[in-house]
Amino acid sequence: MATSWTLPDHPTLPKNKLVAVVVLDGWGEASADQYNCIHRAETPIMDSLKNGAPEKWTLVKAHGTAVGLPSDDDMGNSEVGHNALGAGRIFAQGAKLVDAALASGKIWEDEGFNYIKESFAEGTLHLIGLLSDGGVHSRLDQVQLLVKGASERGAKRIRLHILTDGRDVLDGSSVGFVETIENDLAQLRGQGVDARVASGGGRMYVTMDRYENDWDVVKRGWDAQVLGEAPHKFQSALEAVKTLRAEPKANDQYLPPFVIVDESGKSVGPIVDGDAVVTFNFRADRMVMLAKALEFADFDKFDRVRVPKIKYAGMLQYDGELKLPNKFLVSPPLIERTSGEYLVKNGVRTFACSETVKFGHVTFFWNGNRSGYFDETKEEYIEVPSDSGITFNEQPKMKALEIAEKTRDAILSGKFDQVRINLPNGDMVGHTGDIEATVVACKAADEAVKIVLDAVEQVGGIYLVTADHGNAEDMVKRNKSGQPALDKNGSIQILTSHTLQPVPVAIGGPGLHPGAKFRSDIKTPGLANVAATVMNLHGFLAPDDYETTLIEVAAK
Ligand SMILES: O=C(O)[C@@H](CO)OP(=O)(O)O
Ligand SMILES: [Mn+2]
Ligand SMILES: [Mn+2]
Repeated sequence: MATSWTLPDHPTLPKNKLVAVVVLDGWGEASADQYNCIHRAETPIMDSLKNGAPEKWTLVKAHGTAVGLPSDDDMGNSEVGHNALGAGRIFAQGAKLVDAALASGKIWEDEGFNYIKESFAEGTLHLIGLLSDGGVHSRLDQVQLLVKGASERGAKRIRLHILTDGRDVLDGSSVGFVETIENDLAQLRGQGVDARVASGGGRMYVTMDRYENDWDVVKRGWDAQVLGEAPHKFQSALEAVKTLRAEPKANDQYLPPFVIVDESGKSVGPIVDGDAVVTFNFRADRMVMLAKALEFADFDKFDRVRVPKIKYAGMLQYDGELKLPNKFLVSPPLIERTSGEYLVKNGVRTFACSETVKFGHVTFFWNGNRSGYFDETKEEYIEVPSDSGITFNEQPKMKALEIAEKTRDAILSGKFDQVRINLPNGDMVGHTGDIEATVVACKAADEAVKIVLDAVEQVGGIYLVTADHGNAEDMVKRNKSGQPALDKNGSIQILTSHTLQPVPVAIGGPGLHPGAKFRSDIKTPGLANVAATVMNLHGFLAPDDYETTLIEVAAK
């Protein structure tokens, strides 16, 4: 049936008010203690939203099944968070889709696997991706099943190119994950399969850049994975990770690239003509750059030196419009009819802005994993260039001020009905595990919110301030009773990852109908309820299949 794009009018809420949608990345709600950087930072604006009118501030779920993840033990992340915020419905996400395809065995029957399988007789199967059980970009148990399943279906030579994590999991956990996969590979070798780790490196320094912030990151990976060249050479992956971690200031996220070599010093697993390659991350943003390097004939981002003729498949397809990669093992979620598309088609002129490292979050993820404009005459997306080549604790203010100023200008220009932004600080600096820097980051985000809300005030607009998942509000690993969990040396363990905490949603502004307030009758409100809410703030009712709105209008 053809989609009817016309949204019904909201019975009471007016149209043509400017609506500012502000997403604080990695800004959850947690009890106040010294590891809660949001609590420790001076955040007068966010505090005033929370402590102001109780019916204009609420908490929503941002993790687990509320955002389409396999279970409520799964922390939230930007991809699923922004998908839910923008789409207004809960879609089974990559992690869950891969689980299902593995459980049913469908993954082995579909086109993607059969395509790479053609190389098994003569070539090597290479698997490239993030090795951890974080469940944000990939999951170790899925990789284990993939290796096992491929070997049972004819792969005789398997090479793993691993990226160490320390961002979705504790720093230092790379050693255990490498041990686990090395055990699996040793078992396979016992069964006559030539299976080894061939290369590696830390995810933030090797391969997993995003939104084209720094192609050097991808090049370092290419050199190790494809060309078999890296500054560090080891005979085993375990030795590599342990040795490189022992360097001063080393951590899993930023390990330098390494290759595994044989006794003669030759790399054991460069990618050559006739091989098959699978990038096993299900999440797109940090794999799509490598996918381009592997698949595009015309490519000028770095000198690939040698471009092997391979059969390549992604775990998922990472970009539906570019059809990239062309082959994939599991179909990605099909997220259509997003709130952004509806609103633009109903005349809402839209501005979206963040800095590079989060730019795709308020555009690509928000719009259901779709790049570009729905209607370029009504939309403007601005990317503020991020710093590259640094860890963000060195510049914790990031580009918050620039994003806020561009957004203020957009609001005051009168050219837009919606401005939508992501402020990355709490998340990006939270991931470094640097508590003092994260406190500075949270303050900077709060200052940016002030600039935006002041502009909303000036034009008589409305704001909705929320977050995509937690991070900065809890920087320590905790035991079941909520106390910091100590490691075997009796030290606390810094939490670099996202959390399971709920996130705030605050509404207000002079344009907000005086009777508008949060409902108390929604059982478990989540991020997917925000889209219908924003549509209401623009004076529309959401489509029937959207998760219900968070607000109601009391007669006044
Ligand atoms: O940096 C990233 O890739 C993830 C954590 O793995 O964070 P976010 O989901 O906030 O983008
Ligand atoms: Mn995020
Ligand atoms: Mn994050």
